[in-house]
Amino acid sequence: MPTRVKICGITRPLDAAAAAAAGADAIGLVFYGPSPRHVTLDAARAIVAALPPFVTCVGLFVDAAPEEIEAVLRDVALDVLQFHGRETPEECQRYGRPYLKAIAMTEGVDVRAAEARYASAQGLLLDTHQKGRPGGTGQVFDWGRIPGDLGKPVILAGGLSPANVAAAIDQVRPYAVDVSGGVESAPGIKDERRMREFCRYAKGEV
Ligand SMILES: O=C(O)c1ccccc1N[C@@H]1O[C@H](COP(=O)(O)O)[C@@H](O)[C@H]1O
Repeated sequence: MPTRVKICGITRPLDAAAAAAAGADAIGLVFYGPSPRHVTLDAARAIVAALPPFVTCVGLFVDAAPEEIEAVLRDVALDVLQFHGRETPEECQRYGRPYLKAIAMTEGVDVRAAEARYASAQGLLLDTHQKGRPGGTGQVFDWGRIPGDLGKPVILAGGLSPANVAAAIDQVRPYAVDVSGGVESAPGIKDERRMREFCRYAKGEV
C-alpha cells in the first residue's frame, strides 16, 4: 500500500487543487492565529470548494476554545481534526469527528504512553515542536525515537521535503507523511513542482 500524503498549511484554492492533482490524499487547513499559514473561515470555505472528491480535508488547531472549533465546524466541511496543543483526549473527542493527535517528539518522549492515552485518536502525528512553535517548524527530529511496534497509524511530519521523504519512509514505514514548509516557495505559498516531486517520492514512483 503506498504511503499516504497530507499537504498541510494550504492557504489558497489554487494550491488545494494543485496538491490534489499532484497526488495528495489529504490537505490541511491551519486554524491557529500565530501561524503564517493561518486561514480565515472565508478562505477555508473557498479552499474546500476547490477540492475534487475523495481528498480528505483536515483542520489543525492548537489549544483552541471549543466555541472557536464549533464555529469552524459549522462553516467548513472538515473531515478530520488535528490537535497540536495540550488538548486532553476528552477535548479531542467532543466534536464527534475522527481526530489526529500531534505528539512533540522531544528527547525522552514516551510515544507508547501517548498512544495509550489517546486511544480514541485515529492516528498519531509525530512532529518536531520547538519553544513557542507547536509544529510547522521545518525541522526534522530523530526518527530513531519512534518505537517500531505502535498499533496506531503513524503520520510522520517535521522537516520533510522531496529530498528526504523517501529515506524517511524507508526508515520509519509510516502510514502517512505530512509536509508543509518543504513544499513551499514562501510561508503559506505552495510550490506546484515541489508538491508533485514530494508525492512521487512518497509514493515510490521515482
Ligand atoms: O504549519 C504550521 O504553521 C503549524 C503551526 C502550528 C502547529 C502545526 C503546524 N503545522 C504542522 O506541522 C507539520 C510539519 O511542518 P513542516 O513540514 O515541518 O513545515 C505540518 O505538516 C503541519 O501538520
